[in-house]
Amino acid sequence: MRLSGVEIRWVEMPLKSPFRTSFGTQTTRQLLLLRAVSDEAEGWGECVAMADPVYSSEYLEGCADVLRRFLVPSLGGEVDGVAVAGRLAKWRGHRMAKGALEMAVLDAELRARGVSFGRELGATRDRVPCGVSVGIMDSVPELLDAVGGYLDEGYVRIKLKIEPGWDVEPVRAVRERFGDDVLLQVDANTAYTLGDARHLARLDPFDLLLIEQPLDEEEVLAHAELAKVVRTPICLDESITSAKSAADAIRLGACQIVNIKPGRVGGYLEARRIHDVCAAGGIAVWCGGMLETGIGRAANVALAALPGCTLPGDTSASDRYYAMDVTEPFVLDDGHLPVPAGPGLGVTPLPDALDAVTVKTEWIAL
Ligand SMILES: CSCC[C@@H](NC(=O)CCC(=O)O)C(=O)O
Ligand SMILES: [Mg+2]
Repeated sequence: MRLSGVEIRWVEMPLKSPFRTSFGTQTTRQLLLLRAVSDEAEGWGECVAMADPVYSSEYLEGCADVLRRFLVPSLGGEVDGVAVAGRLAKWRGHRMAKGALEMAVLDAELRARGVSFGRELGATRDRVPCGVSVGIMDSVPELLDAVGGYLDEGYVRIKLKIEPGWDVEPVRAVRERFGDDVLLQVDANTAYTLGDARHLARLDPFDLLLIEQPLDEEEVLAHAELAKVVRTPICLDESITSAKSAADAIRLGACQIVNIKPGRVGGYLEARRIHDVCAAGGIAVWCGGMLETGIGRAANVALAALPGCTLPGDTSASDRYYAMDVTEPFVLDDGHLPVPAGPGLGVTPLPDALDAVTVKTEWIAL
């Protein structure tokens, strides 16, 4: 198919409540939505970069710039989803921007072909169990109220954000209040060092599913050292940027589990390759989240339905973060979300809802 151009849409979604991690507090999710217009169909992509380079080196305006000047102009002529990565390979890095563009082209192609994202990626289920990510709170009682609420809503797994000073005590409190059967894990977003190994081992008695990205994203060997001290399985997030980096991390013993985030790794096709590399290595994977709108959420739920995704992902319902989504909301049903079955993403933005959160649009003609 041939693209006539790509629309970049700056979107601002107010969060229902502040979301605090070890690298800061978010009250509004600023993100880019891409609309790829081709001679066969239109497709949507979501760029998960944050407004500031605090989760990774990418940031919203940087993504808009690299899309405008380098990535979109590289997609002239005949193109389809699988061709995008090769066409963009000459531009180094910028995985979130590339992933969003590939997603939009892939969505257009799949809509034209009448194939769902789930079928294209190899989904084996039509609904997926959902976990929820719980931010750092001002007090343990506030945390327990939040966790109780999510368990009442039916979430099958609780993930607690941790940082030095907020780790053992909140985990112990959740275990004491909700018991040993709740699936529980923690995410440090790189907040610790190898010198904290003995302290992190104090989490071992709480039977956590995993400790996510305790150390800096570049500390792959240090994670392997940490795994010799901490009994709880190590899961990597920020460190895993491609199938190659996943294979290396597994071989080095740096992780027993991998959080796959399509935006972080350059798109859903690379995400599937990571899934396949991990499955070959006996490594469990799950689909992470970047507070996506229903656009990215639809694709994430499709990815979460792959056979190697044996742990609940951060694929929460739309109302975890947003009072109103830009698509029909994803609603939790018995702790699960349905995998969209329609062509492409299977969802499209609701024009009025999308306009209400759009702050700017830019058309990039090809
Ligand atoms: C703004 S924090 C985004 C990164 C974080 N994501 C989550 O905690 C899940 C967010 C979600 O539910 O989409 C992670 O490191 O895993
Ligand atoms: Mg994480």
